[in-house]
Amino acid sequence: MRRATRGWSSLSKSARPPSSVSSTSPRLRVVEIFTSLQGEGPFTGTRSVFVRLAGCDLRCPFCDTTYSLDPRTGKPIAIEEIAIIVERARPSLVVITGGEPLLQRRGVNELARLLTEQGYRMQLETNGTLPAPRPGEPLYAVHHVVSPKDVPVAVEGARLHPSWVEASRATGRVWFKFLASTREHVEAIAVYVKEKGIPRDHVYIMPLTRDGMSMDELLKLHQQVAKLALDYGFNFSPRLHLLLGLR
Ligand SMILES: C[S@@+](CC[C@H](N)C(=O)[O-])C[C@H]1O[C@@H](n2cnc3c(N)ncnc32)[C@H](O)[C@@H]1O
Ligand SMILES: Nc1nc2[nH]cc(C(=O)O)c2c(=O)[nH]1
Ligand code: SF4
Ligand SMILES: [Mg+2]
Repeated sequence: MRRATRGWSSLSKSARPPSSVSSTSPRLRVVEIFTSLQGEGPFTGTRSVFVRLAGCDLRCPFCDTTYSLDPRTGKPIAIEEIAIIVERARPSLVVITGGEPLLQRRGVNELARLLTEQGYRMQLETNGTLPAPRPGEPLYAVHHVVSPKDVPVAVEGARLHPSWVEASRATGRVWFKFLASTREHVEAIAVYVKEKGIPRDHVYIMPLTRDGMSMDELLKLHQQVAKLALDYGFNFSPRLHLLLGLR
């Protein structure tokens, strides 16, 4: 069985960058690359390679990946090298996340072009503050899961860019994943979804988890939030990787 990809360090030990990687190849600042099941959103359960990029425009107090927020962290890697790591794992989906991946939009577009040409299905995780991809950008063709941070409790500086709602209607490839732990949260999300005209069938409610929760606490929170999602007529997303002890 293929071993899970654990970062890019294996690349320098077991393979050289391809001769096609020149000093002018676009690079992305990468924090980690790993293989797991997509634990969240519409592709939950899909065997995926995750490419986590450095830097974020927000500082959510609950963020579970604070090690990715500083743009200086991580390592600049040529997109062709990322494609080799992906090729070794042969996933069903490549997930680009962060930090906020759209801060490196040009490089992410180049990676999307390369991986789409190679036949990979891609999905981007974003907080939605930056504009949605426009027709003609390679990123326009990929799937996007937007997790707004101006609701249910507004994070400083967070505002959903309205182009995401338009893109969701235009392409059907944009979903919205809201974090909630209480009925008040889901109530606020319902008002927001209506106000913004977000297509309801593209909305997922996902448990807002805390570091160090026990399995019992996680399961109870999943049960509560799933029930609230049903009550309010929304889809539910688990955080499957947390329930399964995956990364
Ligand atoms: C680390 S973020 C990176 C992508 C982007 N910055 C964003 O916020 O969507 C990846 C996903 O984790 C979610 N997330 C972060 N901290 C969380 C927490 N404590 N509980 C539940 N989801 C969380 C985010 O909402 C987002 O959907
Ligand atoms: N298994 C797993 N699924 C995920 N879906 C979105 C993630 C993210 O951090 O963006 C994530 C993650 O970190 N792990
Ligand atoms: S936007 Fe995403 S990566 Fe940035 S702080 Fe918030 S949850 Fe973390
Ligand atoms: Mg995560």
